[in-house]
Parts: sequence; C-alpha cells; structure tokens
Amino acid sequence: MFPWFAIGHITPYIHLSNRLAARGHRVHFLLPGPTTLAKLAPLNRHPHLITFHPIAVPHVDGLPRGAETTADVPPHLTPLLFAALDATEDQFRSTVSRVGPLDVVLYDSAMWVPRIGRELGFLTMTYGVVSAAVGALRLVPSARLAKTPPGYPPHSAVVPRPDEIKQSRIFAENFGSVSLYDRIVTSVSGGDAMALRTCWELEGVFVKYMEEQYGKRALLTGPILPDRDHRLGLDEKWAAWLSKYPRGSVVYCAFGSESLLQKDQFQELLRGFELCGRPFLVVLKPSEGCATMEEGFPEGFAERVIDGEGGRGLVCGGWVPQLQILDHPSVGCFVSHCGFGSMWESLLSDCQIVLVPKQNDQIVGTMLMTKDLKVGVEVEKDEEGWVSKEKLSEAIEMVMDEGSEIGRVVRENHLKLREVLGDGNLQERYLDGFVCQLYDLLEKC
Ligand SMILES: O=c1ccn([C@@H]2O[C@H](COP(=O)(O)OP(=O)(O)O[C@H]3O[C@H](CO)[C@@H](O)[C@H](O)[C@H]3O)[C@@H](O)[C@H]2O)c(=O)[nH]1
Repeated sequence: MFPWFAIGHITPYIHLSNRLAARGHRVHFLLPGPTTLAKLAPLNRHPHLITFHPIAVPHVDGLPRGAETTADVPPHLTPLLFAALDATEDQFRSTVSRVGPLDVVLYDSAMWVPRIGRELGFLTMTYGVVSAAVGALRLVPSARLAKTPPGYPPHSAVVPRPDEIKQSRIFAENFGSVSLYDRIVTSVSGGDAMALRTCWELEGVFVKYMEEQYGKRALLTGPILPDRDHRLGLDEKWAAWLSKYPRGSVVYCAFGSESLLQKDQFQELLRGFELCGRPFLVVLKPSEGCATMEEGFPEGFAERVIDGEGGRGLVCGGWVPQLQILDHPSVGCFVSHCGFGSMWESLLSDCQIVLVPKQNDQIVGTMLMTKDLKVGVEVEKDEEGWVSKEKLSEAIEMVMDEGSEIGRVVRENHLKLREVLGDGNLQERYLDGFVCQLYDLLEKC
C-alpha cells in the first residue's frame, strides 16, 4: 500500500489493509514517518500481518521542515508535497525490493509505481479513495473543463456548475512536475486494473463509465470503514458532554483533516451555530493566522455559548473520534465538508446531513448526495463562496425541524439507502469479490 501523503487517503488504505489481513493476507504499508506513522499506528489491527514502513518525506525548497502530509501544509504548498512524493521513488524501490516478492501494489498518486512494478514483477493498480463521480466527471482521459465528457451518464444531476468549474481548475495546475489531471490519468492508465472505494449500489453508473473510458476493469472494495465492534470507545469527556442532551439533538460539525478557514468565515460559521439555537460540537482547525481556536472566536462568543447557556456549544481544535461521535445517540445532525470519508460516514450514520463543500471533489460529492440521492441538503453560498450564518442556520433547521417536509424526505431517502449500504454482509461481499478478482488478475499474469 502506498497512498498519497494525506490523512484522508492513508486512513482508508489502513482500513482496507485491516480487512485484507483479517482474511490472512500480508500487507506492507508505506506511509510518511515518524509523526504520521505514530499518529495512525493505533489503527493497525493486525500488526503481525500489516507492517508499517516509514517513508522520510524529503525536504523540498519551500516545504515547512518536518511536513509529512497535506494536514501539515497550507493548500498552496500541496504541489511541493507532490514533488516530495516523487522524490521518494528510491525509498519506495528499496523498500519493495527488501520486503518482496509482492503480488500487487495499490497506490494513488505516485505515477511511477507501474514502471517499478513491471521491472520487479508485481501487479499495480490505483486505489481511488475519492468518489467515482468526480473520477467520471473530471478525471477520465476525455475530460473537458466546464463540460461533461462525451458519453457521460445522461441521467445524473452531477454536472458542472460555476463553483465546481472554478475549483476544477486545480486539476490543470502543476503538482510536482505534471498537472494534477495528468498525474491522476497517468497513474490510473499505468496500472493493471483500478480499485475504487465505492460500491455499485451508490455509484454504479459512474464506475461503469470510468471502466469504459479507461478500458480497464474496476475492482470495488465497498465503503471500507472500520467495523463497529472494532471502533475504540468514546472518551469519557465527549460521552459525558453529549449525554447531557436529548436523543438526536446535537449538531456535530467537522471539515476533515485539511480544511483551513479564514477568520471571518470561521466566525460566521460559529455565529450560525449560535443562531440555530441547538447544542453543537464543532471541530475545526484554528482559523487562518490564529494560533488558538479562541483567538478566532467572535466577540463574546465563549461567554455566551461555551460558558453560558449551560455550555450549549463545544468548539474543538484537535482530533476527535468522528465515527464514535456520529454513533452517539445524542448526535442528530452532521454538518460536513463532504470529504469522501466523511460522506460515507454520514451515509452510514443516523444523522441528518448538511453539506458545506469547498474543494472540487467535495462539491461533486455534494451534488451526488443532494441531487441524485437526495439524502441531505447543501448550505447555500453567495457567488464568492461565502456561507452566511443565516444560511447555515436555515439549512440545519431545514433538516432538524420536525415539521420540515424537506427534512422528512431526506431522512426517508437516507434511511432507505442506509438499509442497503449498512447491510452487515455488503462489506464482506465486496471484500470477497475484490480478493477473488485480485486472484483472477494474478492468475492471468
Ligand atoms: O477530528 C477528526 C477529523 C476527521 N476525522 C476522520 O478523518 C477522515 C477525514 O476524511 P475525509 O472526510 O475524506 O476528509 P479530508 O481529510 O478533508 O479528506 C481529503 O481526502 C478526501 C479523500 O479521502 C477528499 O474527499 C477530501 O476532499 C480531502 O480534503 C474521516 O474518516 C474522519 O472520520 C476524525 O476521525 N477526527
């Protein structure tokens, strides 16, 4: 396993490794170290079968010292992290040579992996951990800016829209030595097949389209979340605070591992949670230019809703156990950025879903969730992308208010989909199929 240096990528690769190890397969996992490795090591449920190999992220001019993942750098420095990834080719080669022989390597952004696979004799395939919808719309060989590519699924409402088009320009930017688009298309094209973290029930039309476009078989792993039994317990401090509130009443908000908000937007969102009048737990990074969360708070905010009103608000700047929080019975609404991991976690939770996407794949995921699947609502933004406190509070009320028709519809649709996706056997069936298809490919080589 050799995922891109981003927590939102490494984590699902670890969950997939755990599932494979549970079936007796041996996994070698290359990830940035020492800090990221130390942070994520507890997720390894089968240390006797899964070996973590630290990759020293080489220093590239302009990259902060010690930066290992996208969580350590502001978004404008991400291209330098790709340059650092490309400079790990020798470390990759020596590690895979040392531990070999290998059957198959899963990777996502290191476009030179297939070349090494052919030299050393292992199969390679990208393991895509963002939605097949964004792959189909933006990352197929015939993709066109501002338009749907030829032959794109005709009945989907996941189509280019102004903010999506604006954000999709990122694919044309240089990330390391090549554009992000070329990097991804080259990576996928070079592999013997492509693996995707999705399922036919959710994204079948997009997967089929990607297979046609790449002329390659797609091996689906299903959602790949940790088993409920395997999730670590929720710390007493979170459990005690959440348990103060009635069932389904708390609004939980988190925007993943990368999102960094400007101070005025950060303050406006906090005002929005204050305005909606419900208990809330917000997990964000300190806003841009602020050393602490408190430094970015609106005037009098802490006194009013953290210390006052019985401590109705909790705002946290660190890492929280999101899956366990979503599982807590008091949590009734998930305000998310629609990162692909969070998207799955919201779909498999009991929560009402409110989306505030920013990056391209998050906007595409939001269209899939709100327009095709109709399981949640999106917070309306103005033309500059600004989210006002009123719009945030309105969206929360739209799904949380008992008399809301939209709230009823999205709850029903979500429930139906969760029955399919949450079926205890679905994940196992996908894993069985995935492993069978791997054996099949290996036999043919
Ligand atoms: O305090 C926190 C914050 C996050 N998480 C977990 O971290 C993961 C975050 O993943 P995701 O929701 O995908 O968000 P990002 O970290 O923002 O992910 C990046 O990578 C994703 C691909 O996986 C893309 O879809 C996103 O746009 C990109 O920002 C999820 O499993 C969360 O449960 C926690 O456990 N605690």
